[in-house]
Amino acid sequence: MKVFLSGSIRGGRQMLPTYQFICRSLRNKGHEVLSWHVADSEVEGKESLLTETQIYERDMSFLQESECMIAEVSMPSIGVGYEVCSAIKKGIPIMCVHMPDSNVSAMLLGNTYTDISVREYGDNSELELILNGFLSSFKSKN
Ligand SMILES: O=c1[nH]c(=O)n([C@H]2C[C@H](O)[C@@H](COP(=O)(O)O)O2)cc1CO
Repeated sequence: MKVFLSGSIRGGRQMLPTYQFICRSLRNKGHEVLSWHVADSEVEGKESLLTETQIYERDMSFLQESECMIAEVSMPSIGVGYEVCSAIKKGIPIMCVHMPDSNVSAMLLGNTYTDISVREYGDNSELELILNGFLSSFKSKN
C-alpha cells in the first residue's frame, strides 16, 4: 500500500528512531512510504533547500496519492495535526500510535471520524503488531 507516514519535525525529533523503525518495518512488508523523509535523520538540512510552499505542496500531493496514514503522535506537532486533519478530509484510514504517557490531544483521542484509531504501544514489537494489524485489515476488506 501507499502509506503516508506523519511524524514531528519542528515539533521535536526525539521520536526519530521510532519513525525509522516504522519506515523499515513498512518497507519490509512491501509497502511504499511516500513521506519517508520524516524518518530521515538529515531531513531539516535537506528541507532547508526547499521553500515552505514547496514542502507543503509536496506533502499534500503525497497525501493525495496515499491510501492510508500512519501518524506517530507522541510528540505534539502542528504539522502532524494538520496532516491528520487533511487525511480525514480525504477520507482515508488513519492509525495514530503513541508511547505511554504522551500528552495526546483530545482532537485525536476524542475524534469521531469513523476510520481513525489511536493506539498506545510499549515497545517496537507491540508497535509492529499494531501496524501489521492495521495494514492487513485492508486485505480482508477487499
Ligand atoms: O520540513 C518539513 N517537512 C515536512 O515534510 N513536514 C511535514 C511532515 C511531517 O509529518 C510534519 C511535521 O510537522 P512539524 O514540523 O510541525 O512537526 O509536517 C514538516 C516540515 C517542517 O515543518
